[in-house]
Amino acid sequence: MKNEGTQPMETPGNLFVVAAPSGAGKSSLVKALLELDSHLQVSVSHTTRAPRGQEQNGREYWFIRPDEFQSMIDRGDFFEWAEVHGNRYGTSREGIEARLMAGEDVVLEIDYQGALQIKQMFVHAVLIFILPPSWAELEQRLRRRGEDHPDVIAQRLVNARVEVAQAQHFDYVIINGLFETALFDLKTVVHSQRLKYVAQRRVKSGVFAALDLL
Ligand SMILES: Nc1ncnc2c1ncn2[C@@H]1O[C@H](COP(=O)(O)OP(=O)(O)OP(=O)(O)O)[C@@H](O)[C@H]1O
Ligand SMILES: Nc1nc2c(ncn2[C@@H]2O[C@H](COP(=O)(O)O)[C@@H](O)[C@H]2O)c(=O)[nH]1
Repeated sequence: MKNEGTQPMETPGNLFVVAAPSGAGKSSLVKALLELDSHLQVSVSHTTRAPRGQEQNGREYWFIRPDEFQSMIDRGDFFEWAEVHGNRYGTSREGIEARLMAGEDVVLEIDYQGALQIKQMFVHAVLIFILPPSWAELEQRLRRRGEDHPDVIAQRLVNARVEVAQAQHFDYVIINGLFETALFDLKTVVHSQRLKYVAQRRVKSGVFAALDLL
């Protein structure tokens, strides 16, 4: 599932990758972050999963057939893709490449397999893992959301054990207990990365040396 032939890239825009077990609250947090941060854009993934609830094609996902997804893989259209909970999901090049090159910041909401693939291609990508406060709360959130069949929820809870074990490979881990606290933490990570990036660019351009400050 690795995207062969892609060299590590350094882009003017920042790339944030948010992963979590299903139901931990990653989509809710990213949605709230986007409302607060007009410099950040989300990439809409492609999936073979059927729409659920109020989901709309082109908003939450591009919903496509398995054969269409396979054609996109064959054409090399994806930066990364993975099979998750029995369906395929992928981040298209079209979705992010141009925006990052234009200096825009992009956030991806993807699973840990995709996140680790992205880190190999974009060495400066910031990987953020969202944890629920407990297993019981994770199950409650999936049930309260009320959009998945009980069998699907059971499957996702089993997979969550595997996913949570991958948090160690991420740059940041945020516990989504109290929503506002987790959102603050997420904003802080994004803000810190921007400051770091600006500082690095200034050091590279020699501006600090020119000011005789360092
Ligand atoms: N901090 C929180 N406290 C209580 N409920 C929350 C919190 N964060 C999110 N939720 C609720 O938990 C449910 C799952 O959240 P969400 O859909 O954002 O999860 P997700 O990680 O994106 O899941 P998936 O990967 O399946 O899309 C939603 O009903 C959401 O409103
Ligand atoms: N590797 C990728 N994973 C993705 C992508 N888009 C979403 N996802 C992840 O899939 C699961 C299930 O999502 P759901 O919407 O069916 O609940 C979740 O972990 C998503 O983050 C993608 O493009 N690539």
